[in-house]
Amino acid sequence: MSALQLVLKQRPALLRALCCGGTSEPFECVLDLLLSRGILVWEDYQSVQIPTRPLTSNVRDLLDLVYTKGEEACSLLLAAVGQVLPEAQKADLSFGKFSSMILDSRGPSTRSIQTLLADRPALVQNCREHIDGALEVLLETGCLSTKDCDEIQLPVYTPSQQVRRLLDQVAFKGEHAVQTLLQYLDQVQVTSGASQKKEKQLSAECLQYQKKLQSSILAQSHFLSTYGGTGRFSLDDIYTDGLLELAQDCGKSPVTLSLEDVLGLVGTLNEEADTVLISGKAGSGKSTLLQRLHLLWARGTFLTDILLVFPFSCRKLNTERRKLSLKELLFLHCCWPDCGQDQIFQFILDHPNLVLFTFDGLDEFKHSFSDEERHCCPTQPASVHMLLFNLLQGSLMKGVRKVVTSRTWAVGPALMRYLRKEVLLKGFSPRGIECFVRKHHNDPSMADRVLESLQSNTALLGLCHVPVLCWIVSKCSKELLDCDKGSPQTITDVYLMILQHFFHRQNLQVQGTLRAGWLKEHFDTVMHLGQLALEGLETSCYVFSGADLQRSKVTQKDVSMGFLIVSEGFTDASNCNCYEFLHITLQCFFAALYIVLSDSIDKSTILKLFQSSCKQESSLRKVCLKHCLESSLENRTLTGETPNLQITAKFVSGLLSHHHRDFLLQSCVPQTFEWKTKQVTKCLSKGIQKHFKSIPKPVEGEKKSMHAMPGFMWLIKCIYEMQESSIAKGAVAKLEVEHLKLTYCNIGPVECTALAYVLQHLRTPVGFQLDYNSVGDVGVEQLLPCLHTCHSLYLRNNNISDEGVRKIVERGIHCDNFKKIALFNNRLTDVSTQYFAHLLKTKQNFLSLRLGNNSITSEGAEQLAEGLRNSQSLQYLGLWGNEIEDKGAEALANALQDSTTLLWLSLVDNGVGNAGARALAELVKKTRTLEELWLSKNRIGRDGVDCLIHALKMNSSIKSVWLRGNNLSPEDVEELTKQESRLTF
Ligand SMILES: Nc1ncnc2c1ncn2[C@@H]1O[C@H](COP(=O)(O)OP(=O)(O)OP(=O)(O)O)[C@@H](O)[C@H]1O
Repeated sequence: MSALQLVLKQRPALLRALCCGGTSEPFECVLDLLLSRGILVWEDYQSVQIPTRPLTSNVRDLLDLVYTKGEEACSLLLAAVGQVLPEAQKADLSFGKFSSMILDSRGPSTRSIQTLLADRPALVQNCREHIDGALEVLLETGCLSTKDCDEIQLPVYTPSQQVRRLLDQVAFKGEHAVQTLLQYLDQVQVTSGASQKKEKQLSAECLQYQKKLQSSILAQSHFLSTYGGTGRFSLDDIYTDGLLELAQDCGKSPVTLSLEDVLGLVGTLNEEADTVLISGKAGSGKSTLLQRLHLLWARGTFLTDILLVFPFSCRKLNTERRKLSLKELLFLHCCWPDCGQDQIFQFILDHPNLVLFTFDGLDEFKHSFSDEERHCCPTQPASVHMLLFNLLQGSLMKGVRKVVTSRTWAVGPALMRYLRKEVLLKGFSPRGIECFVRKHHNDPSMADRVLESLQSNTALLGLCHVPVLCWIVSKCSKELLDCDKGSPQTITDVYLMILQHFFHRQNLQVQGTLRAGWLKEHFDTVMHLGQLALEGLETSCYVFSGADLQRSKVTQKDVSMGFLIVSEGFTDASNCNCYEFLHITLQCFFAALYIVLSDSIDKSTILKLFQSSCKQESSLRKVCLKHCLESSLENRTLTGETPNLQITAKFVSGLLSHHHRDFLLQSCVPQTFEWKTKQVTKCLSKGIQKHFKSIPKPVEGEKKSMHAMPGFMWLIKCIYEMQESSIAKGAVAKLEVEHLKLTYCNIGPVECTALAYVLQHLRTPVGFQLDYNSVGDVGVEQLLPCLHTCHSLYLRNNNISDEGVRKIVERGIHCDNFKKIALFNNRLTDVSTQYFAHLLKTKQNFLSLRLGNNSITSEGAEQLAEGLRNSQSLQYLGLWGNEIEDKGAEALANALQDSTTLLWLSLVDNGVGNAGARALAELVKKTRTLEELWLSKNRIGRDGVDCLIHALKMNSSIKSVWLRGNNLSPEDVEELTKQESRLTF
């Protein structure tokens, strides 16, 4: 194949390869080589290297330009790309015979400017360490102004980029400037031989450092903290893939990602940015995913194009109070090089595309992100938050790839602007749950029993989509199997189970059994850990020193219970171990226990906790206000991370539920317990009412609709944790809306359970819009208790399969109010249509069925037709984007001929041809109700349309027939439009 053909054919792959590193370095190196070979002249270069444009636009222009220059230019482009890109990045490309072309320079030239171009690649490489000197000389000789020099040295540029700017600027100034520069470089003897020797030496040092970094990361990422003490499982043994999706809607069904895609091109929103955010709920597995990424890189099996990975924990960065330079940050916090620190650091600065930084738990970082203070200099010390924020923005070390994890909602719009993309970690899929439980239990029969127990308790199964809860449930399999059927139901139940499990383990060692009054028996431990946990949450502190432990009276015995683990990489002032809770949600649980059980707690604590949790934005005002609780100012709220305060408040609600009352009353004063319960009830009722009051009045002619604000789902979940139906009833008793909109709210099965618990008490039925969430089949089952209060159910993009449909239909046929369903973009097949046919036959008030973008074929359409024949109510039928073809269209058209209710029918994009159109024309002749018929994007030709026109002459109800994108010539369209004005092409 010729070079021209190779470039044309591989245009998308070339574009991807030159842009996917997130840095313009490879592209600029290719430009250097093409300039040096004279393929590009100076004007060409300026037209394709426009720094203010996205990299992709520049690359596209280069490909166009080179293509127009012909075969030789294309062959040199291929050779240059082959020379510049690392192996992994060019794996998809074929270079033909051009891979072996040697790209040397054009040889000596009489004019300095030509030398500058011909030697450009070598100059870029060799001049990096002499920029300061060169600028000084050029300034002294008047070749460059101070402004020119400042622009060249902008810290956002890497040293290589600075040299290129210098070369461009000097070429622009003319022959004299070029001569001055070349003479200076000659003087400092920047010979390519010497420089290459240095590079070799450098790589040896870097490789040695890489080895050290890899072995340190291997050691750190081998075990999960939740399994740390047991030594039973390595990450390899237990790691189970979670569901990863792009956070932003790309108009299609949610894109499921693999670990590789996190740093790949897919889903890129901002090509100039280098930071990828992985967000998810508490315990959804963000840290674990990062740990997996580190482990695989350290083994050399993943991200092989990355030479150095620097893993940071925001929890650890919180403890850094000094001002640090970037170099100190990297080497002190990650791994110290044994030799050649300066050279290694220089290498990092020069090769940002070979480096990855990861930051785990940005939500735990004490400072909220701000881009107001710029810090661009890699050698100048600055506070940790300045370094972190400037790294994330790309003003410091542009081109280094960054992966950040954070809880959902904790990242504000200020940071969003600097994100390359956001990836959502949605926890385990149903298969993931099974896989995890099997990995956790060596004994397959035990795994079977746990899974069986989960199947019989779908609320608990729903909870297990969150990996940390799946871990607890698996760990507490004995307690779970000993429980009565139906229990546990709430997250609080699950956490009480893990408490019981740990104390049980301890008692077994001491006396063999755990008595019913286990909480009373371990009351002191619970209170000590509870105080430590609460004080930590108030100050966003998750790592505790010996002094912190002492202040909360935590004893060695308390530590030995296993809820606290040694924090890796931390020591306190006296060089002793620091501790953290097994998982942060466990810290929240202990804090909640302390709030509920303590007699001495400030009376306003509960109020403050709920007020702070309501304030979503308070996570943006992170200030250390430990004194807040002690303050006498009444209107102060609790500080700390809003997500963690919300989790704590949820646990407080759960602990104060009737369900746990008798058990907890063994360990606290009844009056205070009652008082606290009343207070929480009041907070929740007030909170939800305030929420409803904020619903704007409907625009005239529109339904009264409520779009859930942040905090709504949290309130609903607190009410569910309390398991008090009177609160649920009271909460929605006065709600008068016709439509409840909860799109893009990250709603999974857990949230569905809570929603149904509350919404089943609605007095008037609502339209319930849950589009673009992760409801799934398990979530659908959880929603069933509120189906009777729902007139319309919108579940677009929710990963629902035929099994979910079976459940909805089974319940739906008994719910009088239930009249509409929209299931666009799910995983439905022809199996679903059997269920819908049954629904249509049985439920004679059902109005609307929208099943677009699923996998329904002609067989499914035939089954649906059976139901339609018997329906005396259906008005809207949407099958856009399925595969029903002519046979399916014929079946539907026949079945609908006698319908006296159908108003709207869409068969867009279904492969329908003339035969289908002929059958639909018969429907058009007979129907007296149909108003709109959508047939765009099919294969209907002239014959089919003629039939439709003929039928329309006998029909007065139809207002429009849409036929865009069918098999018609422009002449046909022109003529047919004249014949029938109701046709739209
Ligand atoms: N992919 C996974 N495979 C196996 N176990 C997992 C996985 N993800 C999470 N877990 C289990 O859940 C626990 C909590 O996960 P992790 O700490 O990664 O969650 P997180 O999303 O970082 O939570 P947070 O936001 O609260 O910090 C892990 O310690 C582990 O026991």
